[in-house]
Amino acid sequence: MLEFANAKINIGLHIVGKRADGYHDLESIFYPVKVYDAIEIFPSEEYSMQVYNFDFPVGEDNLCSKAYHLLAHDFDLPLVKINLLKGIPVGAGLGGGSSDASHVLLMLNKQFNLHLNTQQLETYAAQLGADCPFFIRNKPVYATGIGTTFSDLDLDLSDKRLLIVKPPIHISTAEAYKSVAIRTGQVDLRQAIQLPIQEWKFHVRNDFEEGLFRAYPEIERLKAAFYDSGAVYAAMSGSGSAVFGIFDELPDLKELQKLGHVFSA
Ligand SMILES: C[C@](O)(CO)[C@H](O)COP(=O)(O)OP(=O)(O)OC[C@H]1O[C@@H](n2ccc(N)nc2=O)[C@H](O)[C@@H]1O
Ligand SMILES: Nc1ncnc2c1ncn2[C@@H]1O[C@H](COP(=O)(O)OP(=O)(O)OP(=O)(O)O)[C@@H](O)[C@H]1O
Repeated sequence: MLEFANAKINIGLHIVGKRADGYHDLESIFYPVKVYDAIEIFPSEEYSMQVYNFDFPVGEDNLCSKAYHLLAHDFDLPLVKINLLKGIPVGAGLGGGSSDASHVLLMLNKQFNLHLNTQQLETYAAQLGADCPFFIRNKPVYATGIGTTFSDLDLDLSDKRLLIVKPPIHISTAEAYKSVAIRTGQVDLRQAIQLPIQEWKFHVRNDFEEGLFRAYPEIERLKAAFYDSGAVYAAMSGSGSAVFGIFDELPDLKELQKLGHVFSA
């Protein structure tokens, strides 16, 4: 079985509290985007996994392996070979690894007739990472809690052009959370996105930007370059380092291309 695992962007991200377990409560809008990894799973004589197009360990730490072993613990799964072709940049705030994990759960459920429903799959996904459950639903949602409680959202950007630029900076999510400031009393994102998109820049913010822009001024310059290129809204996604921009029309890519790898999403 071959499937494509898509990325996500966060449209607004408010960090509203810190919990006793060290995780943070947040408020965000998760939006699926058309940047993909490819995952192939097939029965094999031994379990193995191979990653193409990216250089990181493929051992038990890979989220695809973790997803397989999580289900293999509870179900009588055959041994499989997993091939992963990375297209989603890593350390970008685009949730690539999380999407891979959840797509492995979805694929194993389908391929081996496990009959798990969405709720059950989301519960398994939550054991693999805070971003994982979103990719089970994989449609625009308003997320709260640690990013795993969802309500559906009517947001459709399909008549816009969406560009994402990944600068040559890798940001660890855990590190980003260590220095993020908690802010309460912020605008409700569900209301903010009802405004015309041109006004989002005054109301829809990502709380990771302040600290990370200080540490990496290149990311702030990248966001400014999106506005210079005509974006109606631009922001860093998640804990960075990728920045996305929403355009009415496809802009001249020259300046953006100087600052990182450009993805049309
Ligand atoms: C920044 C976002 O991408 C926004 O969607 C996510 O909150 C990150 O989710 P993720 O990468 O799946 O995070 P996990 O793999 O579960 O956790 C990585 C680390 O990030 C921190 N973390 C993550 C999620 C959260 N709500 N609060 C946190 O403090 C924790 O220190 C954790 O050790
Ligand atoms: N299948 C995978 N794809 C990418 N990274 C993986 C995978 N499995 C494990 N990892 C580890 O997870 C780390 C973060 O990867 P990921 O691409 O999900 O981060 P991110 O872009 O910061 O996303 P997020 O929005 O979840 O913070 C990588 O540095 C890598 O060590």
